[in-house]
Amino acid sequence: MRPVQAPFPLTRHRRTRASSAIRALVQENDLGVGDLIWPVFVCDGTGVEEPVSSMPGVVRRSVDRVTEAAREAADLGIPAICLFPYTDPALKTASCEEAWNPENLSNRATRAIKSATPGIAVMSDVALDPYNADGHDGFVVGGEIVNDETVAALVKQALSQAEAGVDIIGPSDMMDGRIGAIRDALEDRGYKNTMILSYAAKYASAFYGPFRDAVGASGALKGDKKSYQMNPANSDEALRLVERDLREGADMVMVKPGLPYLDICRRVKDTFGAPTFAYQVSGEYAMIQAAAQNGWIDGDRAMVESLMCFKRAGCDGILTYFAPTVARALA
Ligand SMILES: NCC(=O)CCC(=O)O
Repeated sequence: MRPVQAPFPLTRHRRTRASSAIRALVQENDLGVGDLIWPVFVCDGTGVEEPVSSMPGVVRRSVDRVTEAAREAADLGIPAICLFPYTDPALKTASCEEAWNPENLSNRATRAIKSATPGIAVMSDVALDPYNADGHDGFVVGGEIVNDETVAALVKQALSQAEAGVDIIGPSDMMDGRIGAIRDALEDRGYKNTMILSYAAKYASAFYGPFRDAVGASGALKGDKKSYQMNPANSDEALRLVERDLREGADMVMVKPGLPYLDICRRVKDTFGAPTFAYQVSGEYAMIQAAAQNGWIDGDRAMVESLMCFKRAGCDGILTYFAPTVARALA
């Protein structure tokens, strides 16, 4: 694109910014409730809504409360909800078998939501960290996060989620070869319409801190995730990973975190044209909320602006903890 313009004063850019009517006419991007995926935290118990202190406004919910929240989200027009379990530490082991237990929290919540509100899409998380005594997304053997053995476990986890009725499988683990392995297994078992939204470009980021509190993983993690999550300095590598995951059968791809990585979103969208999502992660959410609580920024405006920026960067949708709040603001 090569914009052409007459010299000043023949062109006055402020003409098209002079009133809200004209600003609306020339607006290039839109944020709608249909762009939102709402990540929620699921915990044990009944009637539980437990605040996450590092994420003001976010709670962990027991399955009954998540089911109610999903119904409310669907009523607001939010198309999808993404489940993250807060696993009882007693169930975290080195072999991570709770990850593919048909009765684990995530699978129970999926079944409850799909039976109460079949219209909302349920997305799941595929990774071993909620179930791993070491807090890593893969098995740890002799200090190494082993790839191929982990992929075999992720396949079992994904199949248990598909069996529970998940619409969108979300592998967030960053092992190599997991998308192809999960896709083959889904096809073999007849889950032909189960989608995969691959966390294709997931960076080893400091912005995940509050999430680890929310799922009780902060204390568990030994070491860091730099041998499988991406180096924040890299951009071309993201394109290679997205291409690989699309070739292995991903329906949609994700960039994570969001706002600090909008350049990656734009490159991914422009290069592949695939459905592209960004995850506005817990640290991004917490920064906006903390500044708003201190009166340093207007939280509602910053929320909408930050989400609009994802659309401007080419994203088709955003995973955001703000989903219900922004849905109400847009209504
Ligand atoms: N696999 C999911 C995450 O790591 C979420 C991170 C965040 O919200 O900070």
